[in-house]
Amino acid sequence: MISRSIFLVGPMGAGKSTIGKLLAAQLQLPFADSDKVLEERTGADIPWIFDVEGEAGFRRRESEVLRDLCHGPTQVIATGGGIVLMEENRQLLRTYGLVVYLQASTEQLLERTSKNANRPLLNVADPRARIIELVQQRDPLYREVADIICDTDHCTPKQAALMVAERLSQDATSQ
Ligand SMILES: Nc1ncnc2c1ncn2[C@@H]1O[C@H](COP(=O)(O)OP(=O)(O)O)[C@@H](O)[C@H]1O
Ligand SMILES: O=C(O)C1=C[C@@H](OP(=O)(O)O)[C@@H](O)[C@H](O)C1
Ligand SMILES: [Mg+2]
Repeated sequence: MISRSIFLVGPMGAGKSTIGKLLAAQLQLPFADSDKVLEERTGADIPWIFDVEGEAGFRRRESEVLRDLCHGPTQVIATGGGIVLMEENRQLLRTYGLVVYLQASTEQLLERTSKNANRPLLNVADPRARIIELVQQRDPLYREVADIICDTDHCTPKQAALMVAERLSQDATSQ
């Protein structure tokens, strides 16, 4: 029995949104994606929010969404890759959730994020360099909040969801 919400954190393209949905179905829990909740609330997509309000505006909205999700029902929650940047968010994650850090190699992150252009932070001349830079900055922050770390490089989303479920069932703190 899972008694706390499960938060998936990790870089863009790690598979948080895709694996989160599969994991929720497997655990028979509701699923929420903080980016989707934010877009629904705002009535605008993420690139538009970045354009109009800048990254700072997006982060304010993201924090509000996280606060509300933390006080909601037990569920599987896919977060955006930058959720760990704010100390306040890291505290919320540690307090309210069981946190799974999904990792992948630079090559995989690059390939998986190249399929669409809806990530403003990767809309740069050299997305590979940007991915490396972001992972370097954020890896210590993901580790700071993570209860479980899973590498998704060599598995399909379904296999990754199964692996996460297996790791959760072994983790005493998730019970
Ligand atoms: N383990 C995986 N193996 C192969 N492709 C994956 C895997 N996880 C995710 N993907 C694909 O990568 C893309 C980005 O995944 P997504 O779930 O949006 O990542 P995130 O939410 O972490 O940014 C999607 O097209 C998804 O189908
Ligand atoms: O890493 C980031 O700062 C971001 C990640 C995105 O979510 P995904 O990690 O689901 O792509 C989205 O929240 C926004 O574009 C910013
Ligand atoms: Mg996502």
